[in-house]
Amino acid sequence: MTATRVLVLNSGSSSVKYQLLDMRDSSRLATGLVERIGEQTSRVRHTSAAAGDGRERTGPIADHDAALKAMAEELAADGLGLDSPELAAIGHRVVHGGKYFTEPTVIDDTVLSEIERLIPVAPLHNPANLTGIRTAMTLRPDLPQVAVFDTAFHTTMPESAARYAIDVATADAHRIRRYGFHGTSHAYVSRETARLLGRAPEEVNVIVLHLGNGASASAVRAGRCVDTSMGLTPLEGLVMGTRSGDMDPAVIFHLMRVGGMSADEIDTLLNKKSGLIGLCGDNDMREIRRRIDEGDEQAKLAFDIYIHRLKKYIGAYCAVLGQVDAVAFTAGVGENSAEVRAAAVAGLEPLGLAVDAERNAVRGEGPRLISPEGARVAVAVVPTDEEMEIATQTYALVGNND
Ligand SMILES: Nc1ncnc2c1ncn2[C@@H]1O[C@H](COP(=O)(O)OP(=O)(O)O)[C@@H](O)[C@H]1O
Ligand SMILES: CC(=O)OP(=O)(O)O
Ligand SMILES: [Mg+2]
Repeated sequence: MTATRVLVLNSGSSSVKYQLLDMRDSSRLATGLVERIGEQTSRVRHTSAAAGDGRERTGPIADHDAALKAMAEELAADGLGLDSPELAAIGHRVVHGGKYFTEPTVIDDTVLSEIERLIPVAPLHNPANLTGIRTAMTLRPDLPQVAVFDTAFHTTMPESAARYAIDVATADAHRIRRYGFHGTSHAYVSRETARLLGRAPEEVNVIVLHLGNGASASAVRAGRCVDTSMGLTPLEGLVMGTRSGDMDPAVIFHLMRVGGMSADEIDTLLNKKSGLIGLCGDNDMREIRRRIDEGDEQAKLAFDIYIHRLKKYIGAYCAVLGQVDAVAFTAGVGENSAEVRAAAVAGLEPLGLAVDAERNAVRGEGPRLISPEGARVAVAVVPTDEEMEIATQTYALVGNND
């Protein structure tokens, strides 16, 4: 039997998303999410053909190891167990790959120790990614495990965009530079945007706005990333669900010297208690919009700050690219919030950007244009599919491709 299935794991700080795909026809055999890991109210949601409309169960799941075992049980219950000879490989999203992983990589001890070495610059993500890999290795030690790095797509950034303007010797000694993240999504969405326009990726320049809980923008020239908003860590750039994004670095010294806070406390403040949740107490855009509709001033200000930053990046990347063919909105907020899309583009007509209110309001499934007919720059909603992209790259590397 030819093994044609790939299991993809996207392990986040408190959740694990998984998908089992059959690469013969790119069909999804099962998808699932284990969330609120470490709490009493953890939840497993699992969907497959055998599971009909899907199953859900709640109850404590102590850690990522237990989460992956819960996933394995769900798959086995549908006859899709990890012991299947049809499984060709397991693909892992790894958030920080530093400068050197430019391609998907089969994981061995050297790769594991490199991912571990990068924990200080991706403290929310790399530890969870590592646990996912290690548990998967014990579940199927015979299978190739492939790491697909968030940073890989951004390694084409020119030095002028990747370097910070700090002392070169210090930067080099500590490998301080801008790496960028969500690269799998930026790569996939920029390609899909070109397809939507009926053109080859090499023929178009695209600004991709990945607006999820973590959020980042990128400028993609002819299929290659030339700038992105996240930096050494996923903290730089846009206002996010719980992260501050850009600010004067001197805020940190001030909080240390005058506020008496430690480096760890400030790290937690900026990564987990800032962004939308710090500004208004909510990080879910649906809740923020609901509050705005009820006249909540704090939620409105949080939304305005979020949009102001987003608009600045759109303008900046128009300048970086010169010629812009499309702006693509993606991820949870980008795909679902017509209000965010309309507000981010409002007033940018001099740059050739506009949103057609009717098109923007349509809730569709696939990629779609929301700019007016004949617009100079296409504005689009292009759903991301990081799991499919990871599976494709994993299978291309280790699958039976004859
Ligand atoms: N219908 C919706 N309208 C507005 N925002 C939404 C909607 N659905 C989801 N979101 C936003 O998407 C976010 C999650 O996006 P997602 O890309 O899944 O993030 P992540 O992968 O970082 O967990 C939620 O926090 C919420 O703010
Ligand atoms: C890199 C990053 O921010 O990832 P996520 O959006 O999954 O938190
Ligand atoms: Mg995401």
